[in-house]
Amino acid sequence: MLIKPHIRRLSSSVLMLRKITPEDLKTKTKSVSSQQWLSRQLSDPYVEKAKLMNYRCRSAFKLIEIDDRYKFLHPGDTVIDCGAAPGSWTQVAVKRVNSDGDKLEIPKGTVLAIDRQQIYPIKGAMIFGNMDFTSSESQQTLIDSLNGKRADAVISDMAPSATGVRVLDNENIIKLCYIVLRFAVQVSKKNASLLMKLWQCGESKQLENDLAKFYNNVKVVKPNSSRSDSTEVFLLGRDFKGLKNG
Ligand SMILES: C[S@@+](CC[C@H](N)C(=O)[O-])C[C@H]1O[C@@H](n2cnc3c(N)ncnc32)[C@H](O)[C@@H]1O
Repeated sequence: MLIKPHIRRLSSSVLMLRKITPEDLKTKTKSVSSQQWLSRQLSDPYVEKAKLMNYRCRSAFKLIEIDDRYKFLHPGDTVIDCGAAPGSWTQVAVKRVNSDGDKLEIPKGTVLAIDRQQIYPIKGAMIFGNMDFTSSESQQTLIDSLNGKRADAVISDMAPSATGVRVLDNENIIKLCYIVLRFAVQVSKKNASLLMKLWQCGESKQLENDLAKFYNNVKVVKPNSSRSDSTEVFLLGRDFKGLKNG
């Protein structure tokens, strides 16, 4: 039967919106890894909760948990979110620092969000999509956008694309963390915080020690919403010592 192109397009988007059902898991044509992914999505309470609360992904709960515990985001703060797509950390940061100005009685903050992928607009955030954070041009753009202000928090949920070779992947995320640390030191005000994701590996302890050279209080955090079978942890540095000339 001949189907008009617009109807074909509509039916494929309807399919995309359809809820994943246990029946999907039985489909023989799916690869083992996509079946595992589907099964994990179905049984993950944070996926459902994220949908209900309009967060773009389940990662929101990692930042919520960490900030509920350590309270490093405050109304009026300036936050730089690195590796922000699709945007759930940005959504959380906007509310915590009130950068959307929703609450008139408390100070209004600023949130900058950067990712090498596209980020759809979020009210209250300055979006820098399709930009590689590691390039000096991108970092300069962020600094220029601060308009002379310094950051109260730099948060990074960035991870490099996995190669499948664990040693190489660990090396790449550690390198990325050092780039974030160098940037944070450059743009942060005294007493600021830095939160960054890493995969626990041989070099994590050295990174933690190096963080402690710049931050008075350093913690390794594993929120409940971070999957227990993942080596993912977060390093939180609080109370930035500041730079002598900064
Ligand atoms: C786990 S996701 C972040 C999820 C995000 N925190 C959220 O809650 O929506 C990691 C992101 O880091 C980004 N990323 C990795 N390396 C990057 C780089 N060098 N520059 C910019 N973004 C990067 C990826 O494109 C990806 O979107």
